[in-house]
Amino acid sequence: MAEDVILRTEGLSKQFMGFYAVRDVSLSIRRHSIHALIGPNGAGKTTCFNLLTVSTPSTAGRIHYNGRDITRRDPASVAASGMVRSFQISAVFGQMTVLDNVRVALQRRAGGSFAFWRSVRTLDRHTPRARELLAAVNLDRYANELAANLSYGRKRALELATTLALDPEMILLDEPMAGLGHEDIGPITRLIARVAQQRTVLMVEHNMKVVAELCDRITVLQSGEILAEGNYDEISSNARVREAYVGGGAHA
Ligand SMILES: Nc1ncnc2c1ncn2[C@@H]1O[C@H](COP(=O)(O)OP(=O)(O)OP(=O)(O)O)[C@@H](O)[C@H]1O
Repeated sequence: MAEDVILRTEGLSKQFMGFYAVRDVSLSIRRHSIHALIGPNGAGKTTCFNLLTVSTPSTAGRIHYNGRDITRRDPASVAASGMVRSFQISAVFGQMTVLDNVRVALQRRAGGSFAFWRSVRTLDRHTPRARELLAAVNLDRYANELAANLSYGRKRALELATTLALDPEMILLDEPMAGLGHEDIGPITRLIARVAQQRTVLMVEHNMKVVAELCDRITVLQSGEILAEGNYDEISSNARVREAYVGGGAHA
């Protein structure tokens, strides 16, 4: 039986002034998997990630999401079709409560703009779902707190809740552990595992312990190209990968 692939690229490339940041990358992301993009510094992970969310236009290659060619679509329409990038699009508004941050995200999904100056009743209809989403990320106790007062780890959980408000089928996470204190890594890892149920997650992540714990499949990039692909055991025992990390300097 053919694999159920949600996101597929063919020969994806990005050149900057003749230099290939990403070169001929053909990826297949299986539906309902957690897939990591890793590689040493400058390997092309961020560029590749930006190509996949179509926030950076590719110079060659195609991207197919759910069988549709999205290569030349705009980022907003890709997000509306269910592929949502977290931790950047979903900014947290510090001077609003935790609950209101999620209610506004739900309002946005319902087709409204950031119309929080409108009738409070418009937002009120989102309260039950907002509370469910806060419970899903263990923030229910902080619903009435100003978002600015949350710890860094809890802000990240709130960002996840505002992403989930868009009801994504696929979530792209750009270094979800970056900047987190040691004590927040475990809780955010478990949170990602939980929100990944019934969804597909693609993440760029430097923390190899987190990758080992969460990810079903790993693609290793080096100098913009795919060096290896497989599960954690296959990747961690691959001699070329080990050499790339020693030569390129890993963060792990
Ligand atoms: N806008 C740009 N203009 C020119 N070169 C770029 C641009 N963006 C990225 N590059 C180059 O492309 C290569 C890949 O960069 P990229 O940021 O994608 O790597 P990365 O794997 O995400 O690195 P890191 O782990 O350090 O974040 C690097 O050599 C980088 O200098």
